[in-house]
Amino acid sequence: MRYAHTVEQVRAAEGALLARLPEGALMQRAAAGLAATCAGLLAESHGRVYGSRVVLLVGSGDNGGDALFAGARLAARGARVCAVLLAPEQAHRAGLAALRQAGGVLTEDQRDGCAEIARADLVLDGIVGIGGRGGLRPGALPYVRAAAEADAAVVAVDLPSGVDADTGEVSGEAVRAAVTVTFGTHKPGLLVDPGAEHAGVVRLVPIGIGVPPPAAEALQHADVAALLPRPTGESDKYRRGVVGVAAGSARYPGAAVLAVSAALHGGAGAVRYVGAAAAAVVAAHPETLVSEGSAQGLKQAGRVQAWVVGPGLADGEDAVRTLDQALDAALDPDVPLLLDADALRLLARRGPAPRPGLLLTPHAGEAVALLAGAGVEATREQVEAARLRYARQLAELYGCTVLLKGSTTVVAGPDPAGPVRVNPTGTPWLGTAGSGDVLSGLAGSLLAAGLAPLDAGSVAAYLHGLAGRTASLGGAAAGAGGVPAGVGGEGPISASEVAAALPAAWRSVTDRA
Ligand SMILES: NC(=O)C1=CN([C@@H]2O[C@H](COP(=O)(O)OP(=O)(O)OC[C@H]3O[C@@H](n4cnc5c(N)ncnc54)[C@H](OP(=O)(O)O)[C@@H]3O)[C@@H](O)[C@H]2O)[C@@H](O)CC1
Ligand SMILES: [K+]
Repeated sequence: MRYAHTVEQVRAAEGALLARLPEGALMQRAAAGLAATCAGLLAESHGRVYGSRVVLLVGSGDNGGDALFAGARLAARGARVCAVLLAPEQAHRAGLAALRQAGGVLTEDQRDGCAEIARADLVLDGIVGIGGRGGLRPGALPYVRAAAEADAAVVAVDLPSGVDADTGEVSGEAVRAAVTVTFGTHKPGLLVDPGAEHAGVVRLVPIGIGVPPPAAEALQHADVAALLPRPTGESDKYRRGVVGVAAGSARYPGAAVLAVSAALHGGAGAVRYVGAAAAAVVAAHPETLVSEGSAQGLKQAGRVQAWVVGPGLADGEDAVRTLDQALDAALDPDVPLLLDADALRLLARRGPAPRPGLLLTPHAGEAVALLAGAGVEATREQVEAARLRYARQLAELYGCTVLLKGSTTVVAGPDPAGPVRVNPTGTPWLGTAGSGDVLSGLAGSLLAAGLAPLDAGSVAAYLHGLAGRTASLGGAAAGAGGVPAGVGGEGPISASEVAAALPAAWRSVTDRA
């Protein structure tokens, strides 16, 4: 698991350690790790550290101090290091002295600074770290833009300047890094878009701080493998879990086919289907149980260990009746219930209806409707820009687990003190019609197999992201979690291909565990 902590948590942990250590010791640990990463990158790009050109963007706090001490270490190995001081009067004194002593040079002239950046092999962003408030200030913009245009690899110190450490929000422009070297623990803003996209590959340098329970966490392969259900010799279909899918309509039969397809690949023992697209579902997946009397509703469908309600239901009378049955105690309240797509828009009209085992899986547009249903106004853009905040708020308002789909999918449980799960897998190619139906079928299957809503949602998002990458790479096995999406070799995919790639994604996780 990757754990992330808020600035407040990091400050508290740092304070306890600082009292016990000699002055500057933590910064030296941070700078040593930072310099080692930079040296590795220079060796890859330039062949060696000696003679390479390094520019340090140095702000007014300790983030700039880290950059200066790391720069001094690189200068001592023969790199030509130039520090660009954004706030010369406040720049870290000891760091400046160390850099000068190692042969580095300083400038505060904007034109010189930009010219140095244009010919650099590496740029270190030490403008601002966890002490940053608001977006980048105007004085930093010319340098940040020059770095974006240069060939140099940009390494962010602790986090890319301009990204909010706690939320990943970016107001205005922010540094775009190839690599972020972060200290002590991950920050939530490094795991969730838009911050994650600015951070590039994130490397953690342990500096010995002890941290409390995390504010956010991201599953890795081993965590997912441990959570995935495994049938035993004793398992029959009921022990493995039967998932009920109430989805599709005469207008949208495909949503039902996709949700059932993913549910069949999600580890449950069987899938029961209820709805108006039975013929299409059975034609595509003859193993689906379409029970007699299904037209009368969910209760008559037979024994089910979790329900998925919503994809392609449309908003007619049937859809309203189906949601009413799902929520109004027609179902055993102990049976987990996943609501997606049309069911979410209908739920938004009713407002919060807390129920045990409830998992909502909105995208940003559906989240806006749900927020409005609980009396909170927000735009789609606001939700996209502050995913952690809105996922938490929805979970609290609706008293349930909320999986907010999007560029970074996040899953928040109803306990505001619990960590939010942030999904590290995926590809922008997953933003395709029907992709959400696959995710909800898969998550429903995992609920039926006995996973708690937070686990079912986050494991489903993880596998769905891996399957999306596998499909977009043309079937080649996708990399491990944490690899940034959108790298070369990927191409367009359909939701059917994502569903078909789920078994390969599953195996890639369990094979490596
Ligand atoms: N935690 C740890 O254990 C360790 C932490 N370490 C390092 O320390 C870093 C935190 O250092 P920090 O506290 O000095 O804050 P930092 O991020 O440098 O910025 C604060 C300064 O910036 C200014 N400023 C504010 N907003 C701004 C903006 N938008 N744009 C521009 N400037 C802005 C603000 O001044 P202001 O102008 O507002 O008066 C203030 O002076 C941390 O990220 C890590 O790198 C490691 O060395 C070792 C272990
Ligand atoms: K930074």
